[in-house]
Amino acid sequence: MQQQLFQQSQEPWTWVKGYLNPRQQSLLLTEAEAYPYERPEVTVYGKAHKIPRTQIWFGDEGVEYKYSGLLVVPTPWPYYANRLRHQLSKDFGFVSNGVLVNRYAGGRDCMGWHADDEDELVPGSDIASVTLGEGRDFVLRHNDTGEKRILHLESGDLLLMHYPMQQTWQHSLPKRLKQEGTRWNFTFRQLIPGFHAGD
Ligand SMILES: O=C(O)CCC(=O)C(=O)O
Ligand SMILES: [Fe+2]
Repeated sequence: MQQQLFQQSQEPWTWVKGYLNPRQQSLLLTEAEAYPYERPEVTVYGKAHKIPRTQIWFGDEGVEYKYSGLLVVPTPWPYYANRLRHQLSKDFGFVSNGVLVNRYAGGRDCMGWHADDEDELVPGSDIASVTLGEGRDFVLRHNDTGEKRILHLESGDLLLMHYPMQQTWQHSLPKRLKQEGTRWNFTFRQLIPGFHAGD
């Protein structure tokens, strides 16, 4: 393995720089450029607005995801996203049944502070995040101490977010107005199938 592992034992994440080689990046990026993204409207504190990025949810049948009160039905897995899911399972024993792809078309697009702690996620499961395209700062903030960490995630990087990171840290992707390039981020997740059946 040529990859460098940046595992700091006290932190619940593992940063694998250059996890995808340039060829893998380019095949996945070409595929990702053609995904039919959507910009859903969400209601936060009673006010409706469009999210500051576009996204699409791929998953196994029945693996629905609720996002800010919005139920998202999965689109079937595209070829290279599915290959990457299997690569993660082979390399790390990391199993997932859905992936949220976020597309940030320049530095105005962003994601606010949150933790991925929804009830439909399998308790104790990890989340695997893979970045393509423009490098951006990914910021973590500890719930109790307020300590901040900035990880500059670049194309091909993998960030394994281990349990219980979502319970102890929040994360965000802040605006970077001077940056113009497009960034894609894939977060592979393990959801409880049929969790929203009957919603
Ligand atoms: O774009 C990123 O790196 C973060 C994405 C994220 O936090 C999410 O999809 O929940
Ligand atoms: Fe997140």
